Amino acid sequence: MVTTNPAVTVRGLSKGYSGTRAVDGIDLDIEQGEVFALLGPNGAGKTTTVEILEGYRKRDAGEVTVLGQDPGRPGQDWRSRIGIVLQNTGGHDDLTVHEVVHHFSGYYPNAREPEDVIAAVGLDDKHKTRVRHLSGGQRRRLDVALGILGRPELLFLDEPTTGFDPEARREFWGLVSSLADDGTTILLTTHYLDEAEHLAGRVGIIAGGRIVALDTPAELGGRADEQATVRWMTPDGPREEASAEPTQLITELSSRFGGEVPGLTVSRPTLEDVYLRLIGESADASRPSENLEHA
Ligand SMILES: Nc1ncnc2c1ncn2[C@@H]1O[C@H](COP(=O)(O)OP(=O)(O)OP(=O)(O)O)[C@@H](O)[C@H]1O
Repeated sequence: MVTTNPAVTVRGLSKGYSGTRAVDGIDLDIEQGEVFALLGPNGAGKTTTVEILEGYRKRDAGEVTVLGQDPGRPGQDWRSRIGIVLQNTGGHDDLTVHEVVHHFSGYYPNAREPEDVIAAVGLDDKHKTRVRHLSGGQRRRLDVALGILGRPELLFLDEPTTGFDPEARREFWGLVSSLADDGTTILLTTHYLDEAEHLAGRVGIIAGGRIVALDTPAELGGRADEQATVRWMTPDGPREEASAEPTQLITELSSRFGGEVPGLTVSRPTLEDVYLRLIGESADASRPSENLEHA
């Protein structure tokens, strides 16, 4: 059997800022070639965690390896093996898209063809446009272009599609999927649950600096076992019923209606429903109980 080392291993990672425990004992493995999404509310500790993995922040405690090395003390070629798309990047305002991408390609030993990268992020018709004249979404695409230019083995995408229109998001998802198909490991943070569901093989939910759930999008928080809600119309108005066996219920309804069931829909909890429940439970658990408060 061929075994490969995980692209990322994290054990007992902690980081505090004066008075704030931003990351509080995180354990995590990300396998090579995996697309992993880190989700969580504002201030949960995602960026702190990711920036420690990227080697941009020091940790207080814990063990971390990224592509086999400690990002706090990386070897010479380590940085060229990772690609980073940060939340907010700026600069290069007076350069054209063509100039920026060609310039940065010179930094990498085995860079992708700049023209291919510009095309891949959908900026083909913006070659001669100065960065200052790009829209917000187009700037984000340029950030992504710079992130993948060096053929990274591991790509960090921090809220990559903020500001994208729906069509651009779909195109971007296609680009991420093709990078993943080529074997690139991807760590994604996002507030878009549909994005995580579409792209990620596994998602980790972080709240209050801890991982509160970690699974495939389909299985997260017991989602696969939750009941379906069947809704239909009757002459007296809409009806709904939760069922673990919706097919059975629909068959019964169909024979009751003698064929087509009016207004029939079947839905299961969305990833967003499950996410909100898990975040709510985590907030409840960290609140001091009434009894303790009055003890
Ligand atoms: N440089 C800093 N100095 C002090 N506190 C910080 C610093 N960076 C982050 N924090 C605090 O650490 C906690 C975690 O922040 P972090 O940026 O990691 O969250 P996040 O999950 O990335 O949030 P968002 O979704 O808003 O980007 C927050 O309470 C934040 O205020």
